[in-house]
Amino acid sequence: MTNTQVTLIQIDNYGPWTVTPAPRRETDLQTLQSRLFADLSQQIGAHGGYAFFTRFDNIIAVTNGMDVPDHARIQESIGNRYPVTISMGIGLGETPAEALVEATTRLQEQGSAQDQDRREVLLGSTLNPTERTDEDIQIAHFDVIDATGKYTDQLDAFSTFIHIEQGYATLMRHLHDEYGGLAFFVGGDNVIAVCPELETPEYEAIIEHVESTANVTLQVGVGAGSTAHDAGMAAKHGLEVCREEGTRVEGSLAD
Ligand SMILES: Nc1nc2c(ncn2[C@@H]2O[C@H](COP(=O)(O)OP(=O)(O)OP(=O)(O)O)[C@@H](O)[C@H]2O)c(=O)[nH]1
Repeated sequence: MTNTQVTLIQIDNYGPWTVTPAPRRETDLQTLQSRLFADLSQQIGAHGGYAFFTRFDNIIAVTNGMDVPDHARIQESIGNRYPVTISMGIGLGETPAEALVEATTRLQEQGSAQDQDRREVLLGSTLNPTERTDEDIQIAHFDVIDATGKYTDQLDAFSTFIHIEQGYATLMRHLHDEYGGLAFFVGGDNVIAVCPELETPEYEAIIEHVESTANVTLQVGVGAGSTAHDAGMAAKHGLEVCREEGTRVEGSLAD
């Protein structure tokens, strides 16, 4: 059984801030958002967690191994260095989707994302260190087979982008709705998914669904661990085996 700890990070009252006292330059907003994501990725990564940029004003992180004071230090540091503050809701669940629902509810109960008075909320409970196991997180690292040869070197860049995004859109919805997994585009042709405990036939069915729906062919490396980093590294090694052996699903799986 997986036991994923998910943190939802939300920029406080960001919508109004982007237009106060007048609309701010778009490139400044893009710079702020990408720097904030880089900062959170580095700080959460230093604890073995993974952060995903998602919508930039809402960032989703897998934070197994981090306690509430670890979160508080990051929140304080962002508040000291940026013109915006962040709120954090932490959730636990048997599936990553369930954990995210709990994390989201923690913030929503304190008020709207655009509530002037809801600032630097930090709520939720973290995993008991004595109950952590090497199976707490399962990460699936998906990659489009030969994206360079089929798309990048053949089509114009926007047509390639549409193919990759269509594959991602199909995968993210299917994994979430059918299995309670959370899939995130991480660049190039790569998608990293935080999954419940799935096995080879399920990954084969997922790949088949994306191929028949979006005409994009995927391979996947799967790894388990007590932190996102450990599970994610094992998944990357699984993907290397796919590339070497020409297989579609590899990694720490039951069969
Ligand atoms: N975030 C992230 N991006 C990656 C990773 N590996 C590759 N990429 C991205 O994916 C792009 C394509 O690289 P590959 O996936 O190795 O190329 P490919 O042509 O699909 O070849 P195969 O994966 O071997 O089928 C690169 O330009 C990177 O942008 C990874 O581990 N993480």
